[in-house]
Formats: sequence, C-alpha cells, structure tokens
Amino acid sequence: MKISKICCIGAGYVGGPTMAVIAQKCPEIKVTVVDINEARIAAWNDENLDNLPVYEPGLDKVVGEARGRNLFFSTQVDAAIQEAEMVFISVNTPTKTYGEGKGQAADLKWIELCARQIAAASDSDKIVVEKSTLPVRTAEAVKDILSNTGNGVKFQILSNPEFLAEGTAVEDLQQADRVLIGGENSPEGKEAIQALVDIYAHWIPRERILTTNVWSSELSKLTANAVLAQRVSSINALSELCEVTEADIDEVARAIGADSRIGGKFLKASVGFGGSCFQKDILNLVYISRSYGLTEVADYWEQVIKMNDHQKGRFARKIVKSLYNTVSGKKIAFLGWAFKKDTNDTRESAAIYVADQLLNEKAQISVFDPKVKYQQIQSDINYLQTRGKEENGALLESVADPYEACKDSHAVAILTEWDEFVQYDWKKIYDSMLKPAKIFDGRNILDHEQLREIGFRVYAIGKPLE
Ligand SMILES: NC(=O)C1=CN([C@@H]2O[C@H](COP(=O)(O)OP(=O)(O)OC[C@H]3O[C@@H](n4cnc5c(N)ncnc54)[C@H](O)[C@@H]3O)[C@@H](O)[C@H]2O)C=CC1
Ligand SMILES: O=C(O)[C@H]1O[C@H](OP(=O)(O)OP(=O)(O)OC[C@H]2O[C@@H](n3ccc(=O)[nH]c3=O)[C@H](O)[C@@H]2O)[C@H](O)[C@@H](O)[C@@H]1O
Repeated sequence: MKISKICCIGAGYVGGPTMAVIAQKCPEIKVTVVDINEARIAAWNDENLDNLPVYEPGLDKVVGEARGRNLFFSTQVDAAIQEAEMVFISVNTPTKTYGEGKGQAADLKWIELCARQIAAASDSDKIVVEKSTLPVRTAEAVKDILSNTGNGVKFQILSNPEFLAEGTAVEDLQQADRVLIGGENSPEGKEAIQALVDIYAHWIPRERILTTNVWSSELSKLTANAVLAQRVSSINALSELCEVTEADIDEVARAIGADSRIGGKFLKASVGFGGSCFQKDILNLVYISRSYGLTEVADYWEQVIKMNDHQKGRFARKIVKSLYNTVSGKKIAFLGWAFKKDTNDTRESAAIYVADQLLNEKAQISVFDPKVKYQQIQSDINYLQTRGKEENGALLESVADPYEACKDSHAVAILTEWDEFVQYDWKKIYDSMLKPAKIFDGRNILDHEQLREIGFRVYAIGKPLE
C-alpha cells in the first residue's frame, strides 16, 4: 500500500519535528499536522522561522524547506483526518492529576478523544499510528473505539514510539539509531507495518527499522526511558558518595564508561533529570507493574524517581547550608531554567524544584536562560501552588542579561548546561558579586580550578570540596 497523505494530530515537541522530517524526506507525501491549539498552529505557520513554537537546532531549515510544499499546519482536524490514509496520534499523555492512578498513571483522555474523532471523521479505511508514549495495551482500547463505529470503515493500529531527545531532535530523527514499529500479526497488520516501513526507508537503513508485535513496541518505549533515567539516577547516587569520599564523579564516570559493556553515554552527573517524559513514563511503568501485583518490580523502578527527587533536594539544601543556613532576602542567580541545553522546554526542569525550595526560604532569585521567557518561568513556579502568584512574582525575576542576573548576588547556580555559560567573563561576574562569592555548578560544566583562582568558592556535583 502506498501512502500519499498523512495527518498528524498534535503539533507539539514530537508531532512538529517528526512530521517536518517525514515531509522533508518524502516530498511525494502530503503531511498535514493539526492541533486544537490555534496559537501553536499560527506559530508553526509564522513566516519568521525564529518564531516556531518549538526551538530545536536545525528545525527552522527543515520546516523552511518543506512547509507549503508538502508540509502543512492546520486547525482543521476533521478535514485532515478524512483525506489521510495514515493518521498519527501525537498528543500529550501526562501523568493523571485526578481519580484512580492519580500521580502515576498516564492520562489517556486526549488519546481517547483522538480515537473518537478519527472514528467520526473517517469515511475510508485508515492506518492509525500511536506516536505518543502509551501504557502497554493501549492499542486495545484504541482499536475497540475505532472498530465500533458501525460505518464499515476498517482501521489498522500500529505502535511507532518516538525516541528523539529534545535539543537534538532533528539529528535524532534524521539519523535514528532505530525506528520501532509494532503491529498485528495478520495479513492486514503486516501490510500496514510495511506501509510505515516504506516511509521510514526513504532515509533510515532497513536494518535499523525494527518490527515487533504491538505490545512489545508500546512497552519498549517506557522501558527505554526507564533504563536511560536509571543510568542518570545511578550516577547521581554515586555523586553523593563521591562528595564524602573525595572521589570525583566525572573521573568515575569516565573510568566505568570506558568499559564497552557499560558505555560512556548518559553518565553525566547533574542536579537531576527533568523533561516531560522520564518521570511520567517511569511513574506509568510503576503503576502498570503495581496493577499486575508486581510489587518488587514497581518498587525497583520507583527508586529511580526517589533518587532524582533526592538529588534536586540536596542541591537546594547545599546552597542554603553554605550561605550560613539562611538565604532569606539574599539574591541568588540561576543560570538556566530549561531542563537541558538547546531547548526552550521547561517541563519538570530541576530548576523549578530547586527554585521552589529556595523560595520557601525566602531567597530572591534572578534567572537568566537564553531561550526561556519570564512568563514561562512564572507559570512553572505558580503551577506548583506552593505559594501565591504575587509572592512568586516578588521573589522570582528573570532578566535578559546574565551579568545582570549575577550582579549583587551571593551565589550563582548553574541549572542548565548551556554552552554559552562556559564562555562568560567570570572575573567580571566575580567582581560584581557579594563576597565570599559562591558558585554551585549543578551541571559540572565550568572550569572549577580557574574559578577558584579568581576567588570563587565552588561547589559542584560529586566533586571534592576545596
Ligand atoms: N517531548 C519529547 O521529547 C517526547 C515526547 N514523547 C511523547 O509524545 C507525546 C507528545 O509529546 P509532546 O509533543 O511533547 O507534547 P506537547 O504537549 O508538546 O504536544 C501535544 C499537542 O497535542 C495537542 N492536542 C491534544 N489533544 C488534541 C486533540 N484532540 N486534537 C488535536 N490536538 C490535540 C495539544 O494541543 C498539543 O499541542 C507524549 O505522549 C510524549 O510522552 C515521545 C518522545 C519524545
Ligand atoms: O520520551 C522522551 O520524551 C524522550 O526522553 C529522553 O529525551 P529528553 O528528555 O528530551 O532528553 P535527555 O537527553 O534524555 O535528557 C533528559 C534529562 O536527563 C538529564 N541527563 C541526561 C543525561 C545525563 O548523562 N545526565 C543527565 O542529567 C538531562 O539534563 C535532562 O534533564 C530520551 O533521551 C529520548 O530518547 C526520549 O524519546
């Protein structure tokens, strides 16, 4: 079966970049990305490519090449579904905030709405592709909704989870380690799988396109994130041990990573992992395991989250302790608010939780992030509902100049590993700060020796103190 029209529901961090790359690589396929969020669609259609709603290195070029040719962004959801032979579901699947499974299970409200909308808008057979990250066996529910429309239209459900990481999305999509496609083991299922394989085969070597049954595919996505996050929690757990034993976590990571069985990637100690997915997906895995009565399995994975919460908490406590156990009224500069470099995404960023803890101690925080705006920072902190909006507004500011953020501060905390932070004039920053001037490097990116020569007191993750 040859696909000529694709519709993707959800124009977010996954739907936008993923479809842009499919459109770039498959110029003969018309790709329409739809969303109910009008402002988001307008931003995707903005003539000025600097205003795209998702910041990703290289994305402007891809969108610039394909948009208007065979890539379209629209709010006309039904029309796009109707004309497509293949419909991707790429909507958000956050952790439930109410009812059964609150705080752990994935909220599948938007997935179900999409399935119902596809069912209602379709008058020809379609392949429906789960692109969102979903609990194992979700395809069963999607299929149940789609096969009970009574209008004779037939649907095949595929699972095609996305493994891109933010900040490197375009590169990850163009040179994916693997593409995973799960489908039904029937002639129709195999035909649907092949149709999607053919799309990716435009640019991904065939041996990197893995095909499995639907349940393996759904579960592999949760598992991949759980194992990645587990590595970060493992190295972060060891960073605390380094601090009390005078071992150096970067040296330990290099030493163990040199073992090809372990590998060197994803062993960078930090203030804690953030992002919209690691925590959400592990909580989901914990919930699923517990719902099958697998207590030990659930407890095992839950520890990855507990360790991460501990890491964020102890970073904040370290700042308070070293500022003589009080930060009330003291200015603390935050360099970075995004959950990692090269993205404007702040979801579950460690910075939010460290700030919240310091605001509880009445610190005055001044944030500089090259890609995150004041409004987003306020909305992130207000979302926690720890204190009123007015108080947050009075204690937490953001400025457009990093030197301004650091001026007259007692301490500078590095929360995101933006490359530009390394290049700053740290002598100038030192001269503008209150003394003793302190730096808390939550990402271990700065030259600590040089900073100490300037006169800074430096606290880093998993490093011996002076
Ligand atoms: N952010 C990431 O790096 C990755 C995310 N994922 C998964 O991909 C999925 C999407 O994530 P993001 O793109 O980050 O979410 P997002 O929140 O950035 O985008 C989702 C979009 O779907 C839209 N939407 C929701 N319901 C809709 C409906 N019924 N009709 C039309 N539009 C609708 C929303 O308005 C929103 O713009 C999630 O399941 C996530 O776990 C997977 C891999 C990477
Ligand atoms: O499902 C998802 O959403 C995606 O989640 C992660 O991607 P992402 O969260 O965008 O970014 P990562 O590079 O994985 O970083 C996650 C967090 O871990 C932190 N991290 C990462 C690596 C490391 O060594 N140390 C460390 O602290 C990062 O700073 C960041 O806060 C996975 O890497 C992707 O494969 C997956 O598709």
